[in-house]
Amino acid sequence: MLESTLRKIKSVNKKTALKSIERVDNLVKPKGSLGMLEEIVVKLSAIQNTKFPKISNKEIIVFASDHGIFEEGVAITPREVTLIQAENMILGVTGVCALAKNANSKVIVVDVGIDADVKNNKIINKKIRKGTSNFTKGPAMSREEAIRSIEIGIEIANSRIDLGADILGTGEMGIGNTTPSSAILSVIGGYKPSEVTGIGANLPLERLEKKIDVIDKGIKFNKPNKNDPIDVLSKVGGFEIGAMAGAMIGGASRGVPVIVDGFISSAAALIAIKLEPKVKDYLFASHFSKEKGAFLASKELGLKTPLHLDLRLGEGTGAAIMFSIIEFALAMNNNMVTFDEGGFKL
Ligand SMILES: O=C(O)c1ccc[n+]([C@@H]2O[C@H](COP(=O)([O-])O)[C@@H](O)[C@H]2O)c1
Ligand SMILES: Cc1cc2nc[nH]c2cc1C
Repeated sequence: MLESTLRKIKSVNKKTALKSIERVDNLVKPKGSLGMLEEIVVKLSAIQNTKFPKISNKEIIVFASDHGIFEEGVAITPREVTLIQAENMILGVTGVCALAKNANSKVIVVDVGIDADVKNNKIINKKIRKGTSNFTKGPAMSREEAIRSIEIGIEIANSRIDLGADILGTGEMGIGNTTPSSAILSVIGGYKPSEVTGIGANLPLERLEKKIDVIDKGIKFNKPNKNDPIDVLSKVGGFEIGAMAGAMIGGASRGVPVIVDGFISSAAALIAIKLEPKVKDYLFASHFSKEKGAFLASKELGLKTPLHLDLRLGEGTGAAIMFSIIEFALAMNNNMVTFDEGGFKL
């Protein structure tokens, strides 16, 4: 299923992009003066194959999962917070829910590996198992589980698109997940763990060295092949990271734009793009996360991050804000006139 979905991803329409550039350049303003709003319209025009793209149904998919690597002391938050926050998402009281409400976006929550028997039936149950394995002692998951995690993301994206979603945001909840994210970036980008590892959700600085050592040990022990993204995901990744990569692939295969959120979502995007480079043309990055590795993650992805707000929560919070920015870009395109339409020339 993963292979056939990857094959379905079409190139975006370059001719329409050129027509959109022509229109945006001719709006009554100095060329380029609305900056990234202009670039957003052009990218969305190429995706939707129209000079007048639109979005109506915004959804953020939050994938929640736990991590075996947690037992190495790489995070300070109790592990139970993954479940508690997944339940809080259903109550609508988390950071992402608050921002999504303001952006008129839905939030859905998917359990791909929470380490508990989840009772709340509004959390979609796609549990692979109760958390990954500790990747200093073996692979985080089997190759089959890695593929399954991506396929879950594809399935969920497809079902949301079938129900009318026309833009998706990727969110996550997983205590410990900055560790596999740093490991993925270290392997795929060829960086030292010390260059891409930060404090996540407020790990005390004196424990950072240990977190870096754990990542280093895990990579040396498992020897992931940087040219095989499934191998990287299975050896040092996480279930929610695979599922987010799947949601990006699923969105792209249906011609639907997907927002890359923070650091963890960026690690997922690296996997998705490595599986099929065309996915990138369907992705919008939201913010520049304050997490240490974000700069190099962003460099590897080659996507602009319009929002510099010092965010480092994850959950899909940046995606919620980005929905509004995209709507502002569309307002520019829909409500401004061109010099021709305005009846004057410069
Ligand atoms: O998105 C980000 O850039 C980001 C940066 C730091 C932390 N987080 C969130 O915090 C959790 C991971 O942090 P940690 O320290 O437990 O690895 C996880 O639930 C993420 O949603 C998210
Ligand atoms: C409360 C809390 C909420 C979170 N959301 C994402 N990561 C988180 C970490 C903590 C600690």
